[in-house]
Amino acid sequence: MINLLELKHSVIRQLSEHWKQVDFDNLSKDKKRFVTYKFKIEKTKLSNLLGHVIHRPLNYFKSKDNSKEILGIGSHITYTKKYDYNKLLGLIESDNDLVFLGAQRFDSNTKRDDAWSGFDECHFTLPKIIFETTPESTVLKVVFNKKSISTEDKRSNALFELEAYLNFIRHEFTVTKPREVATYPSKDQWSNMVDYCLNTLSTTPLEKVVIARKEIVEFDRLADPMAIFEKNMKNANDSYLMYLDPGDGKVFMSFTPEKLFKLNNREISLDCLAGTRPRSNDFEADLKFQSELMSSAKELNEHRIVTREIQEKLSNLGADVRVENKESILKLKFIQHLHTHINATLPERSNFAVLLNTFHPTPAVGGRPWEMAKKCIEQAEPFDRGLYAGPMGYISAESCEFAVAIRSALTEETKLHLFGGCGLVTGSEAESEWVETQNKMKNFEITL
Ligand SMILES: C=C(O[C@H]1C=CC=C(C(=O)O)[C@@H]1O)C(=O)O
Repeated sequence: MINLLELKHSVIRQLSEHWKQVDFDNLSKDKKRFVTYKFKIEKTKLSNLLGHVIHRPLNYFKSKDNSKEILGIGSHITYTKKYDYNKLLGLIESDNDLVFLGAQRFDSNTKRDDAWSGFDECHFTLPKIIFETTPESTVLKVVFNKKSISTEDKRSNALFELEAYLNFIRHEFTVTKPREVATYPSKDQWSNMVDYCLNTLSTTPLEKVVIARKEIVEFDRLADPMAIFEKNMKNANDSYLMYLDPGDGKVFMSFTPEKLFKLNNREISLDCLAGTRPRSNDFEADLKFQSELMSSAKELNEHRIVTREIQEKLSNLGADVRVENKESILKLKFIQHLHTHINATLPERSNFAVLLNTFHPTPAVGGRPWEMAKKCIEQAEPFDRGLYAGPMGYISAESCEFAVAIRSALTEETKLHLFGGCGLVTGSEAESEWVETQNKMKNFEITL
């Protein structure tokens, strides 16, 4: 583990030396609002650093292929409304060093409940301190608002603040015991929800709808989100790891295996993930689940609705589409999925706002056609999804990547809300979908 005390002293020393030579009048002339100082540091696994960060807001992102980890501390700006995406783009495009981290609600318009108070339409933060690890290196970026370092007095305050941000102490874990686990809706209500959806599927042009339920774990004291995250990240090696702590009590985290999209110049890649069976420790039984998945007409239909829609949307954008790993099996710790990976070249540069608007929600979490599925979800689901199943990721000038925030949880005081959804098509059954959502929520070990 990197020596954090040494790191802090070295950064402060280098900055104060550097500033002695800077012409600040000149610096204030260029149009950029921020100035970023970069320090190449010893290569560090940022998931190990996470539990040492004292300051909030705290944002963390690890890509599923392990090619990028980003840890953001503090906030210069946090955008909470989608109409601010243009401002966010303006900043990113005028300054290559900036990175925003965050998430967007599954749906802006649907009912909101208290569990999600404090989170608005979206939550994208430009951190003050950014650690970024790639296969090559770890870079620490310190971002200052230029106004905050324009005079000598301001600079010494800025260094003082920076020193506080670079203080790290190992988080002290609270041992909590789950007192009670409530399922919401109840199993009976779930059957009614599924019946309602199946009826809509059979009497309207709706092809597929994804409905969700939650489990609310009540602990004997305040839930410790960092402890829950650290415990569970070990179960999700080949998944995204994402942690969003705005600093006012609630924390949202996701261990999703599902990429929404990754954009690099004109190259885009996307996951189609739908169709589920459990895993088994017994090799033969596990293989049996796998071949069931590969041959079930219902699961293939559920999966192909997603693949078809994503391909259609890419074609509408004029993209050159390449389907890779067509209908392979993605094996996770407790479940396995049908998985298709799509790569495409867009005809021109695009941006995160356009792509979120185009691809979210895919029929892996929404349904098809979406407008009908949306009405069905609104009627059937008795709670607010909030950030569950919404897009979550990072945005920079060079690239952006969003995952679909399933296999996710929200901590709220003594409660942990766990979410699990499943795709319904003609032929789905309430009981097996209940068990499937149960298996999806197993991802979270709640005994700390
Ligand atoms: C909606 C969820 O999973 C989606 C992703 C993969 C497989 C799914 C399925 O088989 O139903 C779901 O579409 C969830 O985990 O909450």
